[in-house]
Amino acid sequence: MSPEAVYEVLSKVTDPELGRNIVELGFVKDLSIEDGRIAFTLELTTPGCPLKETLTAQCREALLSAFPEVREVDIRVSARVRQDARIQERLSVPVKTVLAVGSGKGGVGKSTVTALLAHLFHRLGAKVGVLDADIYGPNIPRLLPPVQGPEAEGERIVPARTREGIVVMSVGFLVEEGQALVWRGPMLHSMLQSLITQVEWPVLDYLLLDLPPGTGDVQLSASQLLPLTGALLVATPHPLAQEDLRRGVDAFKRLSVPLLGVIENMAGEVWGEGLTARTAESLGIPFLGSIPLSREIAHAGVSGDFSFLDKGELPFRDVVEAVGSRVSVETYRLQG
Ligand SMILES: Nc1ncnc2c1ncn2[C@@H]1O[C@H](COP(=O)(O)OP(=O)(O)OP(=O)(O)O)[C@@H](O)[C@H]1O
Repeated sequence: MSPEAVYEVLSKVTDPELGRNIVELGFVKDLSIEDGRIAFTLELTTPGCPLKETLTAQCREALLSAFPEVREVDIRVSARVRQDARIQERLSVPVKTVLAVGSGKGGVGKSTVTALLAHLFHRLGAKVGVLDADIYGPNIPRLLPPVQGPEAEGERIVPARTREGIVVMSVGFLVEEGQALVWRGPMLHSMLQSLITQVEWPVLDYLLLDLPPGTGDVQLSASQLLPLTGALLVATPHPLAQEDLRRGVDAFKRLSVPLLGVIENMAGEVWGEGLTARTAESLGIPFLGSIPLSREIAHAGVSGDFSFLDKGELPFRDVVEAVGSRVSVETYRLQG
């Protein structure tokens, strides 16, 4: 039972989303073999990977049936978000991935979903930052109230932090309320550039970029200034909102930003289930799950208090896991 033989057996286990085997993907780390015991770390690409149970079960089964002398298989699971290589090449910021959050129209809860995703990823153990570029309604300072910063240090800006340690930077910190509304092309571009390059971003797994609704100068500038790992679209289940979703999809396609998928927000009984999912399917983009219209979320939108997430099982786990998986697929696709 050599390490080579163990790797050979483990290479029969495939990650169904990435379509490659776990040895080739570099998931198997710190392999040790002694006295009928095989131990290794399975290093997945996103915290709270939905495939965790399936993959560990398959590894265990494959090893036990290949080596009758094995008494114990000990698998530790860890996660390391993979680097979008273009970010390292083009910007000198230690951010691994940048996820744009957009919507076809305003008021669908895009900022709320951005803040919610930040909290969910944080609770799964990822390092998360939020960059609020929504000039028409920079809501992030209210949704993610800072307890520290931002601070100017000469030319540099140290971003703000929430009580939990989510890193936040917002156009709302830099300008008076309403002032940015009149900005156009070049001014927006340089404002966004400062928010990206002048800010001392720490090491982050996911930087969520809250864009203004619709399509316009900010979307264009963001796609030019930043290598966007992918875009998430937020949509409501209202029948009339399906056309907005189509427009949103179209806009990101025109900017050549990969679409990670659609998140339905404010779901409830009124419009029934499945409309947003069907629209997503007809547009050929993944549906990443639903967030209901809820009192707790509405309250968090006013108070910035997301402690309801800490009562019992983590809610919306399916949504954050789906987003994490799509980001992994995208970073591997970019690597070729
Ligand atoms: N799932 C939800 N349940 C209850 N209330 C929600 C939910 N999602 C958003 N809201 C509320 O809806 C309003 C709009 O949300 P939000 O500001 O996040 O939307 P937006 O799409 O970012 O808007 P804008 O167009 O201003 O950028 C807020 O008052 C927010 O608290």
